[in-house]
Amino acid sequence: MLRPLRILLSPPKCPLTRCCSGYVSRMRFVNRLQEDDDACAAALQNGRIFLFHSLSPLLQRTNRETFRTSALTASGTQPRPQPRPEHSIQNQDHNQDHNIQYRTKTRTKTRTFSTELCRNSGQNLSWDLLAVLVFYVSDLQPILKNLGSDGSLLKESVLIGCSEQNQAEFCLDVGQLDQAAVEEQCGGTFVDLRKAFFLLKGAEAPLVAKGQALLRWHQTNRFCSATGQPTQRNQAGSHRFCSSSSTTYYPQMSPVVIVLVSDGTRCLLGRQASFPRGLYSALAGFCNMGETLEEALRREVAEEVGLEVQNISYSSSQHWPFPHSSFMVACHASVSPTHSQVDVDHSELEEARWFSLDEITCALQVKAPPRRGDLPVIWLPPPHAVANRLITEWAGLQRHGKDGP
Ligand SMILES: NC(=O)C1=CN([C@@H]2O[C@H](COP(=O)(O)OP(=O)(O)OC[C@H]3O[C@@H](n4cnc5c(N)ncnc54)[C@H](O)[C@@H]3O)[C@@H](O)[C@H]2O)C=CC1
Repeated sequence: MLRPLRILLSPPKCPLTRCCSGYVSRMRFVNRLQEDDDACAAALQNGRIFLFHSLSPLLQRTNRETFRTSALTASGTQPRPQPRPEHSIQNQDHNQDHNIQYRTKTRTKTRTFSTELCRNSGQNLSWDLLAVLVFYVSDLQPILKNLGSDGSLLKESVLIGCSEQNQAEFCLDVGQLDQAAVEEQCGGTFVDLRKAFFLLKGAEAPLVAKGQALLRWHQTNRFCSATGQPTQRNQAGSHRFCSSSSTTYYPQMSPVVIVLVSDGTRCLLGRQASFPRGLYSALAGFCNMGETLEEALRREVAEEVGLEVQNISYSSSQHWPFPHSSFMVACHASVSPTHSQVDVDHSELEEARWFSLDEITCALQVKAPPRRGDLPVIWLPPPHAVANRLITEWAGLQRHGKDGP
């Protein structure tokens, strides 16, 4: 049965509006787009798109004096909007969203740029801004056309969610187009996610990581592992199907357990030889087939540092895009102070040792990796990483006189 177009284009008003939150209707909307290809294709026409090129997201980097709108023009031939004084971002504006007006050929639009400030490498303490560029499909279509792409490319977008403004959000990899030409037309730069991830605003980083993970999964799962035949994706990109074997494939994450071990007054951190100088993190490892999280956690700590942990408690979790999609489950655990002698397996870790609260407090204050020539300093994974959360939680509990779990 045909549904009215109005319902297809935006999250339906819940019939029980009084008890159904915006969050609930957005989640149901996304769920329906994953189930219904026609609804998803219609939502795409009205949606927002994050662009990638060969899995690198399109970002805009600028400094506080010259923050400028991107070159979004209906024809792609108009000059870019010039920086205007009201677009300048002062120091105190950092970490906020900026509503910026710009003109297309036919109308004035407002686009929200969210920005995160990061320390520049120079000595003058100026700042860089980094923001994800988001396009409305209606703006992107003419740009893609100018770049010689037919309309079929847009259909390769994958659904990643729904904005709080009730617009379906998609990611699209334009790796088949010339990178420099896309950057020029769109007014941004494709930045390797490893470089970009920690410089994006809190809410943007996981969204971009999710988009990249989904795009990567599609690029590496084009064929059925049973029959070798090509698989077909649904419109949302939430699964692929092999009609020869009737197998449905869903995107996968690898479960990883990460644990901060405490002996009551100190916490245990380790570093791999491949880590940058001075970086220490909580112990982590992939779960083996058939293991519970608790079993994986106990095994990893035993293997890596030769300790037996107890009192395991859950903290939080996160999707982690590096090197591929991991599902990180973060826990605290303890050992008795009388059984805290570390015996490092050097095939896994370069070093592991206990850190006092004072050392952790100092390390948490290091906000950027030391630069070449700086004095050696101990630093920790940045706030986007769940390891940082574990360490911060532990430090907070220590300061309030309570140990971890
Ligand atoms: N978000 C965070 O705060 C942190 C995340 N991590 C992540 O945790 C993960 C595990 O950390 P490490 O053990 O230190 O990593 P690792 O990269 O040293 O992996 C250890 C070994 O696990 C095996 N392995 C790789 N992929 C696997 C998979 N999908 N399933 C099973 N085994 C696999 C390989 O033999 C690899 O040598 C890594 O992806 C790392 O990036 C690690 C520390 C902090």
